[in-house]
Amino acid sequence: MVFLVEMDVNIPESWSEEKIADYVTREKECSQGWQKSGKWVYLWRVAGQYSNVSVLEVESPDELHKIISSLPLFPYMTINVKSLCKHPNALREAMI
Ligand SMILES: O=C(O)CC1=CCC(=O)O1
Repeated sequence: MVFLVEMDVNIPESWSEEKIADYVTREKECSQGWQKSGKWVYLWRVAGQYSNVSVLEVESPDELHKIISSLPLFPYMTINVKSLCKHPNALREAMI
């Protein structure tokens, strides 16, 4: 199953620079682990926003939730998920 996931990051204004740096470091370790597993296929920054757009290929919605909710910043993001399927007019196979 392929999912498009949009994440808008909302860091609380009360956080210190050290706390932000700690979360950002752990977020990187976590998402790169999932990327290395092959389940997190694409991770793009949305230009001009503290947001990302990702494509994940997973076995189930439960697995998608497990991955997304493992992110340290999970409680501080607004997350939108869309389930994707093949478009009948697509010229190219999905590259995943
Ligand atoms: O977009 C961000 O900075 C938040 C995030 C989600 C996964 C990741 O590596 O960073």
